[in-house]
Amino acid sequence: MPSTVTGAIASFSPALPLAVAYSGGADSTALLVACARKWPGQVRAVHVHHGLQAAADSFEQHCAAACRQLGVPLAVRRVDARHAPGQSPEDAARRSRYAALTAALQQEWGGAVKDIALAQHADDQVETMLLALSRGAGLPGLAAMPARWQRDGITWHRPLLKVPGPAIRQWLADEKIAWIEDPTNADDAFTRNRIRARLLPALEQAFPQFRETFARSAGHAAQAQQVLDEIARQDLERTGTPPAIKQLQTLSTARQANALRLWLRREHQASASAAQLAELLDQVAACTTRGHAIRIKVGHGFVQRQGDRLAWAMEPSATL
Ligand SMILES: Nc1ncnc2c1ncn2[C@@H]1O[C@H](COP(=O)(O)OP(=O)(O)OP(=O)(O)O)[C@@H](O)[C@H]1O
Repeated sequence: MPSTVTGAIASFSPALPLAVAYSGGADSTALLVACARKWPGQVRAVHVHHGLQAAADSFEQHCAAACRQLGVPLAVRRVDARHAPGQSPEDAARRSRYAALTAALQQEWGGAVKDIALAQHADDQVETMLLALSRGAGLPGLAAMPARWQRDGITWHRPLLKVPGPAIRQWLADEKIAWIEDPTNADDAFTRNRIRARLLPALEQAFPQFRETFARSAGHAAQAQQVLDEIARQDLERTGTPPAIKQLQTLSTARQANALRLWLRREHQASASAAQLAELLDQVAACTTRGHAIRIKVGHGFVQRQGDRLAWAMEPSATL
């Protein structure tokens, strides 16, 4: 994937027609225009109206006008991205945006659009890794964002993932293309914005190649995580699901942790904190008598002992 907008789009080959997730911001504007030029009549845009900011209506109007000019059909989806207690507002907005984009592809244009492109770029990838490090994330966090993946019958693409953020803005300026600046991008209350405003300039100075080297590390982490997932799948075949406690105990502690993480994620969309997982592993190790009970909070539910096995139960009031 080359490091210019034109180079990246030249080597991008999704199935057509293609949808572009279009916020109206710089990056998705560049992506939409470049794709619309490459595939006239074959590109659609989806804008998610978040309703979070008073400015959301004007974002939608801008997107509608820009799409009319480009001759690109636009679908607008409204979401209520209020976050649940304990959930970060950014996370809630991201989840509801992905759900809305999925619904748009399934319901608009007769279901003919199966591929969608997002406009995250190389700086976003570095920010994602630094954000993961700042939260003490494991390999899945450090693996950051994949360039391509499939879910719900849709293929998602990030064709600009190797293009530096400043190169995108330069391209827009050279091409005299307008975009809207989201005022929340300058809000220092968000960790991501602090990373962008303070850390990235320092990295640029100290390590001019930081985008490439961080991307290589993300690739290594993603590959290592793939191996761990393969081992976890094999181990879960042996323990069964939900996992049998005796079978789990035959594995090393690190493999137990790896298998339990995959079980919780794959079957219950639950992720255990480091402390919850450590407690669960201690309890599994101590579980040597019939009467030993286990009940540990994990994510939005509990892991408990049920006979010879672990079982997961959702908290009665929890929603995903
Ligand atoms: N409201 C939205 N509607 C449709 N797609 C969106 C919206 N917000 C973000 N996206 C898509 O998700 C990608 C990542 O979103 P993120 O919030 O990280 O970036 P962004 O700063 O909004 O990007 P951009 O510069 O394109 O506005 C965007 O590049 C865009 O493709």
